[in-house]
Amino acid sequence: MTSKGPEEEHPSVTLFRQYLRIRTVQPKPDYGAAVAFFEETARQLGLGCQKVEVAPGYVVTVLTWPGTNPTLSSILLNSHTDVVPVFKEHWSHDPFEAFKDSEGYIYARGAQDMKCVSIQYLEAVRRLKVEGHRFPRTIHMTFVPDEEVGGHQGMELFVQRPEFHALRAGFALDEGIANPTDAFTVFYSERSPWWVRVTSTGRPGHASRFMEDTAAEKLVVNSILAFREKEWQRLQSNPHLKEGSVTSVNLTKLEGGVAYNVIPATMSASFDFRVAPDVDFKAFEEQLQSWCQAAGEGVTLEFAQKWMHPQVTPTDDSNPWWAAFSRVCKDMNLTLEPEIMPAATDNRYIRAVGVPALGFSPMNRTPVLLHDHDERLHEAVFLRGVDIYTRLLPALASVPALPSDS
Ligand code: MET
Ligand SMILES: [Zn+2]
Ligand SMILES: [Zn+2]
Repeated sequence: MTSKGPEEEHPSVTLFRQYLRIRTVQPKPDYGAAVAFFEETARQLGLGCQKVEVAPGYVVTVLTWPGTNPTLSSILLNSHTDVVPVFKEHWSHDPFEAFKDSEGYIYARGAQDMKCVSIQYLEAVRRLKVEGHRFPRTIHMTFVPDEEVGGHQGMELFVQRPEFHALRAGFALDEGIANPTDAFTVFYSERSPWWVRVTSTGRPGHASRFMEDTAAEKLVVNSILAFREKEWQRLQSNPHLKEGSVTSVNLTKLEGGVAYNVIPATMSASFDFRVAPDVDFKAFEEQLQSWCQAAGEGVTLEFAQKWMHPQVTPTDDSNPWWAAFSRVCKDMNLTLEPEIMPAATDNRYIRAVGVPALGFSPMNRTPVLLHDHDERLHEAVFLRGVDIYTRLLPALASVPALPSDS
């Protein structure tokens, strides 16, 4: 369904485009405007609205639709409000204009990651409320800052607060990734981000010389890139493995040096590892340390990020939340592809405090454009996502009492 003028546009699409125009772009997101947007939406929908300032200027907005049975745990629908920066010159349209082309594609930073999901939650709740439904379990929607820079001033703090525990979340949904095929990807675990900086010190001197023991040669780049190649080959050679099942690493920063002809005394290399959940984390860290030791004297490593608590949410009928989720998808004839999230999301914080969670952004037949130029989503795919949540929420919010509820 394509609409030409604003007068024909579906109101859910109009709201989506309004939200896309709020510049919550790192590194200086306009969080105030986003919070005001959700407060106003809560007022229109008749939802409770709570603002929790987890750090100065970092507010988590919680919109609540109370259930009929307050003894039951709640459903948590989480989404982050920040988006990653853009390289504007590579975009066909202004990334904060939410331009819609004649075919119905909406171009904007956040169109896939993950402003679509925030509005889909709200629009599904709106529809269900308008139709007069009530469900046993309370539904909370949390809109959190800071995910794109690690969640340290967002979900990581929020899950430790009494306001989070007061939500009594029994199950959570957070973001997933688009799927170019007819299927929908759903994520039941995540790789753990380890951001590692290797610093080496060595002999300085004239760069015309065959100096031994230089900082550059001890940066461990070769060992780490050889490991990268091994994991890549493992992924390539086994059709059953998905990207999230192997450990990835990329060299993302090199620092040091002052001049072409001066060998520097110190250099550093930064690596973004994403460690698969089945890896022995202790052994893996020892492997990193042993590469440093093998490189020679004066090589150290430090962690800018080191997630140590990977959790897996079961995807079988022993998990009543999975049973409800997958039953709806089956009833709607949606094909699900359960995977491990290759990147990191706020779901890792949610799972780590014991709440089972799935990562799901209902976008099929959609190229994966998160963090990319010309990030876009077709309005029909967006609206289909609202339909999907409109079916998922009643099922999840009606899961009968569980032992964990008492
Ligand atoms: N979601 C972003 C990523 O996966 C930021 C998370 S912090 C590791 O890179
Ligand atoms: Zn995201
Ligand atoms: Zn992202």
